Amino acid sequence: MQRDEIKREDRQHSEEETEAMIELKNLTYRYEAEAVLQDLTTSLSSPKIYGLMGRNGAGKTTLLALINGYINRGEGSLKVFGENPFDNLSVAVDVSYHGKPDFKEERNKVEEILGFYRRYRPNFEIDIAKELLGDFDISLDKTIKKLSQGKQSALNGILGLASGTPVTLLDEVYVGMDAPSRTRMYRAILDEQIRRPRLMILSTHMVSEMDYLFDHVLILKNGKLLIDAPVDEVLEKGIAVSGEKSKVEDFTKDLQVLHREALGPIEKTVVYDEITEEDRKRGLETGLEFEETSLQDLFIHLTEGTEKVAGKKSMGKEDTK
Ligand SMILES: Nc1ncnc2c1ncn2[C@@H]1O[C@H](COP(=O)(O)OP(=O)(O)OP(=O)(O)O)[C@@H](O)[C@H]1O
Repeated sequence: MQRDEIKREDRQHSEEETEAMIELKNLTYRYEAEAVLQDLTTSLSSPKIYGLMGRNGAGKTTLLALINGYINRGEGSLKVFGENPFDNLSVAVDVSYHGKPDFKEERNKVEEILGFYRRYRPNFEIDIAKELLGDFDISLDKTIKKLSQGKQSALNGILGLASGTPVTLLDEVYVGMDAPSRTRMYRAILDEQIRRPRLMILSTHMVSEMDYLFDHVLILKNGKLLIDAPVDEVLEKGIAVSGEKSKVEDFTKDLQVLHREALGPIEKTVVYDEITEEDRKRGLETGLEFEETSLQDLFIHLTEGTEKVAGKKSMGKEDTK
C-alpha cells in the first residue's frame, strides 16, 4: 500500500474501519549475527491497542525500534504506512516511541519540553498534556532531571499520548510508577484511545494489570511471534481442564498443552486450543471442569522454560528452537 493512499485524517479518526498500517513480512533482525527477531510476518491495523508481551530479551524493544525507524530492518520487509520507516522523516512525523525514560541530563523544565513537542508534533495537544501532568502532580516549572523515576515515566507516557500520532509506541512506560500512578496511566491510555483512536502498541510485563486495555495480543518468544490474535480469541483458547488424571490426559491428548499440574489424584492442565461445545459437554459429563485462564497465566505458561510437556502436542515450552 502506498503511503499517499492513506490520508492523515483517515489515520487519525478511522473509528469504524481498521486499516493495516504496519506490515511485516518474514522480518528477521540480527544483532552481532544472532537473530533477535526471527521470521516475523503480521499486519497491524488501526484503531487498535496491541499488547506486546515477551520475557526479558524476547525482542520487544527491538521490534518497536524497527517500527520507529531507529534501526534498519534486516532480512524480509517492514512497512509503516507503506514505506520503510528507517531514517524516514515522512513516517517519523506520525510515529512516536516512548521507552524507558532517560532524562538524567535533561535540564529543561517540563513546560519547555511541552513547547518542543508542540513544535515538533503536529497533533500535540498541550491542554491534554497539562491536564494529565496535573493528575500526576507534575509541575510545569520542575526541572525534568529532578523528577522522580516514576514521574519521569509518567511525563514520558503523557508526551506519547498527547502527541496524538497515528502510531504510538509505549515501551514499558509504567517503569518506576507506583500502583495508583500506573492505574491512572492506564486510564489515560484508554481515554486517549477513545478520544483519538489510533494504533498503539504497549509493550509490557505487567500483563495482569493491563490485559483489559488490549484489543490484540502479540507474544514474542525468543524473537519469534508465538501468538498474534485478538485478545478474546486468546482468552477463549486458554482453558484449564481439571479432573481425574487419566480423564484429563485422555481429553487433552490431541490439544495443545501448555502446562500440567498434579494436585493429588486431580490434574489441572492448561491448554491453548479450540474446544468445541460438544467436546466440552462430553468432558463435563465425565466429571471434568473447565475454567478460563487469565492472560497473565497464559503468558507465563506460553513463555516459561524449555522442558517438554506431556501431551500429544505442546506449545510454548517445546517451541524454543
Ligand atoms: N543495539 C543493541 N545492543 C545490544 N544488544 C542488542 C541490540 N539490539 C538487540 N540487542 C539484543 O537483542 C535482544 C533483545 O533485546 P530487547 O531489548 O529487544 O528485548 P526486550 O524484549 O525488550 O527485553 P526487556 O523486557 O528485558 O526490555 C537482547 O538479547 C539484546 O541484547
